[in-house]
Amino acid sequence: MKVVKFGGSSLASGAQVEKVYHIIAADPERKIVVVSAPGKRYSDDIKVTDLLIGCAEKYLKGQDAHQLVEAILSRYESIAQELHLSNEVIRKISDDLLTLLSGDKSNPASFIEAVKASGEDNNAKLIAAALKHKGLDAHYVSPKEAGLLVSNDPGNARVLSQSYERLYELRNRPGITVFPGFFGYNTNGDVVTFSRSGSDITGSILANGVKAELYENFTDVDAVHAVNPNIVHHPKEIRELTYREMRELSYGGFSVFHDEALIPAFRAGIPVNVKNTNNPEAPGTRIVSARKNTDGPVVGIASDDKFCSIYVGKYLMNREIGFGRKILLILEEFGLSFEHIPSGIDDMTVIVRQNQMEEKVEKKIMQRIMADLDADEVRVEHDLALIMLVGEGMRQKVGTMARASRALADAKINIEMINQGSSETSMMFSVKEAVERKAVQALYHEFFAEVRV
Ligand SMILES: Nc1ncnc2c1ncn2[C@@H]1O[C@H](COP(=O)(O)OP(=O)(O)O)[C@@H](O)[C@H]1O
Ligand SMILES: N[C@@H](CC(=O)OP(=O)(O)O)C(=O)O
Repeated sequence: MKVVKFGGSSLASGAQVEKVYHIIAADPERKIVVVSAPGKRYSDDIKVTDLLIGCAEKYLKGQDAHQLVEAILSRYESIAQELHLSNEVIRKISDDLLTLLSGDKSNPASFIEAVKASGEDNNAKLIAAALKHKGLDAHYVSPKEAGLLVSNDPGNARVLSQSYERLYELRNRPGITVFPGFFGYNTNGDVVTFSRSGSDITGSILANGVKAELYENFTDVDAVHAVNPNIVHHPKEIRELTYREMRELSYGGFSVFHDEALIPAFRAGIPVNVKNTNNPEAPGTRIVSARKNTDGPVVGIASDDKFCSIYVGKYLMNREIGFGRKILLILEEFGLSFEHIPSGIDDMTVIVRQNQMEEKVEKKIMQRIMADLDADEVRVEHDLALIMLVGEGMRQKVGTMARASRALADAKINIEMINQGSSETSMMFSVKEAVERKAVQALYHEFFAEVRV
């Protein structure tokens, strides 16, 4: 049995859904189908999920949202029309959405969650109807009915382990199960969503739950590339990656596969195959437990922006017991999570995501660190990008760091900070956002090929 997930780009129009049908029909093992909400049809199109969020916010403020409602419904309508489906399914989607929008708003966060998740929920109903119309024995199944229980963290849910036993029962369902991605239910029975792009996570959870032989993740590129194709044209395609490599690359900015989505598949030892809906014959990228390393030290280069660093310097910091704990405690009090903490003998730098640091918060944190730790210097550096070089091969290969820093130096790029985890599967460079692209291109050139930009 295979679990297949189709992303928003694979379900953005009737023509795309037609391709999805052919992919499912081509392999009887593709029994569980996880779907996202309709995504972008062209680069400046708006995803249904974003329309829904905008719509929910307007409703909460009591503003007129009829244009957004029409835009959302027209996305489903045009898919249904292209596929010659009956009006009944669209009427049902329309009724459900309008009932939801006019429903209880006493808890605004729960309201937004339910509206957001309706994008996938309604699409699963639509896709099930489309597959049925084309002759497949397809059925919509709700995450509630299937027992997908999650923690109560809106927009950041985690699966609860007791879900897995219930999800195993999906194996026994007849025909093809069409399951909405992106959300589950808390133990009170309310909708809670995963983080954005979280349908990948649902697919991985179901693959674990039903003990699938394979989790196929269909998207709009032939493979995971060694670098974001929006930064380097036609970069090398990666045929095989380990879970650890993919996890680091996803975290580092490879938006093609969600960084939280590997854990459930990894725990059950289920291989993941990233494939292209528009070219299903292409082999795609396989993500597995171990691979023979024939590719050199670096398998991929990821980058992400909008970070800032909090630098704290104090002479003889290394002798002071509890120094690091006190800094982290201050961040915890302000509700900040941190990403990395590179340190020297007299200084420590904490890297955080910039969206957590409003100006006022930043000022207060700096004052607190100065006062509580009697620091010599506290400095915040904004607009940083983090670049991750990833590859299990690095462990055996001497000189990778030297090659990377030489490549950046030759491109006249100043490295703000370097960090290498003890796993030696990745190394991280921080540079100013303004030179992020140039830095990634220089590194790609060094480790892979001539850059064609
Ligand atoms: N290293 C990479 N390899 C392939 N695609 C990447 C990479 N980094 C970023 N991407 C982007 O990820 C996109 C696919 O992810 P996404 O838009 O979330 O797909 P879906 O709609 O299928 O969920 C690609 O179109 C590509 O622009
Ligand atoms: N629709 C949700 C969940 C998702 O996974 O979407 P996509 O497959 O289009 O990345 C989002 O936009 O976040």
